[in-house]
Amino acid sequence: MWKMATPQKVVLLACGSFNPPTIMHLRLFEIARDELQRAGKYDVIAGIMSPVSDAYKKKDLAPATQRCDMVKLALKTSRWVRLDTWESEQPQWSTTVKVLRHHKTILDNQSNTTIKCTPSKKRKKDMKNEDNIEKGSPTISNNKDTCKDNVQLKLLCGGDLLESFAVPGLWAEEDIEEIITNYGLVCITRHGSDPRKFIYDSDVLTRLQDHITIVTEWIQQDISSTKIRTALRRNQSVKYLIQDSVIDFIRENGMYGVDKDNKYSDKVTPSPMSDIMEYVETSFPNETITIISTRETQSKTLRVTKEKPEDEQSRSPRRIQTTTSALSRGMSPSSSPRRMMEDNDSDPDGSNSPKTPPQNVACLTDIGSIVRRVKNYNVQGLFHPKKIQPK
Ligand SMILES: Nc1ncnc2c1ncn2[C@@H]1O[C@H](COP(=O)(O)OP(=O)(O)OP(=O)(O)O)[C@@H](O)[C@H]1O
Ligand SMILES: NC(=O)c1ccc[n+]([C@@H]2O[C@H](COP(=O)(O)O)[C@@H](O)[C@H]2O)c1
Repeated sequence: MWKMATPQKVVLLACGSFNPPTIMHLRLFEIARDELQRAGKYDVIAGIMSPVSDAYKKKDLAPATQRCDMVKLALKTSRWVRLDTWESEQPQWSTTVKVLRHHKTILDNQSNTTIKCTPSKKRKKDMKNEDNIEKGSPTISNNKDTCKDNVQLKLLCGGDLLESFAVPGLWAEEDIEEIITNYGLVCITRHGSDPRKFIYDSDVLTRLQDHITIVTEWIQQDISSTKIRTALRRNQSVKYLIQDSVIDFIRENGMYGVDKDNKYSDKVTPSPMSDIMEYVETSFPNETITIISTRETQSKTLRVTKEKPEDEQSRSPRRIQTTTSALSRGMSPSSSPRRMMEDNDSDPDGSNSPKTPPQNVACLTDIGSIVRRVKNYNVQGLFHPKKIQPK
């Protein structure tokens, strides 16, 4: 009778900055495992995330300890992927082939002993409480098997990493050969990359293509750590793009330009203009207010101008005029913020309008705070925190 061959046990290793880890970093493992196990040829028993060390010196790279902490938090909901800190603890940057060799040695050393694949009691309990876990799937937690010998280690990456093989001086050719031939590559398609075409275009990769598994991700998410850092810096929501626990960690540690005290950063997507409008409508019921918000990539300026009402008619209904020029590069940074009370500080109807001369306040990264300070103040300045002495 025909008997199916025992599936090859595989451990997947993903190297990267994870600065911070995104849901796509976690998805890579799930996508790869599905594909490898689909035909019954492989049994993916574990995944390893290995953050690069500080010596990598990539722009805006957060300290390895923090990146490891974030990866650990992110992986709390995974039954089979774990963090490994060895690479991140190295004083020198380790080439990827070196990291693979390290983990392969460990796996081989364990080949005669029995590796305990099942999670610890505590871990099992933790996992029971986690709602995000798919139940009954063939994971190592309910797999009484042990990770015996002959475990294959494969490098897991996104299409962009594969394409970086062509960047002059970045990868040694012998490293590429060793990675692909001795270990094997599982590459997940990524927005903007075309790994199949890339392999076709390369004689070396075409020769080695039997060792490369390209997996098309049909539910593509154009998420990158860079985009996450950009959003955080701008106090935009990153909820559902990275784990809540990671968001909390980032905020608690004031990473990536996030204001520690900013209560808004992950809870809601701030809507600066609607926040301002709401504040203005309630606080300046009898005024005509013009709000001009200009945003630029480097500097963002918020201007609030109070105009004197022309007559009673013009107050009802109130005219609130807004102009938003999002990221308008052409806007001169010198289009300096205006005083709130431009021409006439008098307050004929004794309304909420300011009675004291406008003051300068430091602009905060939190637009909500700015909104709360609009009244009676001249709001001006760049969005990165900068002390402006009150006049
Ligand atoms: N959205 C994604 N789709 C597919 N692969 C991804 C995606 N995001 C990251 N990866 C892969 O994850 C691995 C680790 O990536 P890395 O930590 O450099 O993330 P990144 O988002 O590309 O970072 P950065 O934006 O800081 O350059 C790489 O192999 C990369 O190709
Ligand atoms: N020659 C090499 O081994 C080599 C070159 C470039 C990047 N890498 C690795 O690729 C991973 C992702 O790097 P980037 O975040 O720069 O895309 C990192 O773990 C890095 O160490 C390895």
